[in-house]
Amino acid sequence: MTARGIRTDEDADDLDAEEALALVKQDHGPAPDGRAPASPAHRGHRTAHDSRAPHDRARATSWPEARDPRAAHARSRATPWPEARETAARAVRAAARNARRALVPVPLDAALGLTLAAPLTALTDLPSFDTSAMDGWAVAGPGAWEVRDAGVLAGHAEPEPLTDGTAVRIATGARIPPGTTAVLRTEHGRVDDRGRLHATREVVPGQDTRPRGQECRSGDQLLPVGTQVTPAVLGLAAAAGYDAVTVVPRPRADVFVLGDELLAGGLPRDGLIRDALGPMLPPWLRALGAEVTAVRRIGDDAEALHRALTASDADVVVTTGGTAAGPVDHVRPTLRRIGAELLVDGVQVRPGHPMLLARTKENQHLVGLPGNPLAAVSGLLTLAEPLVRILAARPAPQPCAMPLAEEVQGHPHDTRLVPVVLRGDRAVPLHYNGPAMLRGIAAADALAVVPPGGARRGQETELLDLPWASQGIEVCFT
Ligand SMILES: Nc1nc2c(c(=O)[nH]1)N[C@H]1C(S)=C(S)[C@@H](COP(=O)(O)OP(=O)(O)OC[C@H]3O[C@@H](n4cnc5c(N)ncnc54)[C@H](O)[C@@H]3O)O[C@H]1N2
Ligand code: MOO
Repeated sequence: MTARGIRTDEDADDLDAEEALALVKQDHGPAPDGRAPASPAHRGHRTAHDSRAPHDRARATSWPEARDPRAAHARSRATPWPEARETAARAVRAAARNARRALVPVPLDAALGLTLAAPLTALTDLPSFDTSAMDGWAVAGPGAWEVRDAGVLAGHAEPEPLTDGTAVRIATGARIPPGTTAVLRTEHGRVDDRGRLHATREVVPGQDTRPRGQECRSGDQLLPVGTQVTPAVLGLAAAAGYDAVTVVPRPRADVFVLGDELLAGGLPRDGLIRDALGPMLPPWLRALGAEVTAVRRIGDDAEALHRALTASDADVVVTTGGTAAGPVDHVRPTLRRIGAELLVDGVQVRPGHPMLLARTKENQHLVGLPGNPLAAVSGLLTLAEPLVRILAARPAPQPCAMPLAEEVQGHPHDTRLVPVVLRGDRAVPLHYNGPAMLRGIAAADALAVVPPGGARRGQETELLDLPWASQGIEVCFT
């Protein structure tokens, strides 16, 4: 079966399907693998086939893997993309409920970003005493007033009562003396030569005072279970008397980076490449709500993977690489060896289709991310995001869709995730969206979810949030 609107062309068969997709956006830019554009001399040697615009070449591709019976078999096991996300969420719902029974309070300075597991109930009245809202004088009865010598500052013990016709200097936040009928702001009062205070405008009883309990009474519910702890929530909790709040702990995630070809520093050399996932995944997982408890480079060593996996007591294990069927792709064999239950065995999504999800222990799940870096991002957002979100009891992101600024070529059977930037009310697909490339996603505001068959220019398309995209997807909701 070929893609809708894709012309079969024998020349194009040797063009890898993913490569073809990357070419779609390369009309005038560099080659899809990030190389510089071909030199004019090179261009001069184009064949008749090459002379077609890259866009046309992509359209002419016949998705050779789509006709391969092995590919068809793998596809029959693979889970459709929306279902894969639901499976990941469902897999940990029970675990998340059980974990919430053993909650412990977390000090305020460690609670940012977590989710309240108990309602935030006021431990005190707020304000907890009648207080002045302004710098000025506390006055009793109608003026003019005799002004007492000693003033009242915030933090002082309860001041002496006022009797009608008397006043006392008072600071914002100070306790107002019993008998106070109003506070007169500094700029609305004048003290004459004999020390008597006169109001320069009408005084309304109760003005500029904050009565005890104005904001809440002790025992009032301030915030419900499920509230995200923001800086403002930390402030409210402190004001309401809390030193610690009861929250859902971050799920613990171990990251195992597989591959003998990976370098931890310096320039690529001798067939070795830099590990792009070791630096990228831990902060991304933290942004999704996890606590990253270990990041280990394991190489292509099946025994080492087995040891690491059986020793891990994390809630979520994330592996990178080794998901395909190559000679050193050890993830699936190791899962079989430990008797893990494969919940998602490939997903109908590009890039990233070899991704997997397994239950490895009673309360442990493993997300196997493909090694190609953008494929790993796809796996992270498809499987790890719902898993971590449910375990961390975070709310589901608001669905967001925007029209595409340009047509996006689709895969015949699979969903595509394509990095986009948001410009005005349009999502603009980015170049460099090949599975091995991070250049597009690094510049992106979101990932567009392109359904099988593709999406037309102007078609409303679902967007996946990137946790740091402050200028990005939020525009959907403003
Ligand atoms: N015969 C087949 N081969 C492949 C298929 C297939 O269906 N049949 N699928 C391809 C697809 S799609 C992907 S994606 C990859 C998945 O491969 P693995 O998960 O087994 O990953 P590796 O083979 O270990 O690596 C793939 C690629 O990514 C590079 N890589 C790996 N880890 C990192 C890292 N941490 N940082 C940067 N780059 C990394 C690695 O060097 C390879 O180039 O399989 C295809 N093959
Ligand atoms: O090409 Mo692979 O789809 O997962 O990156």
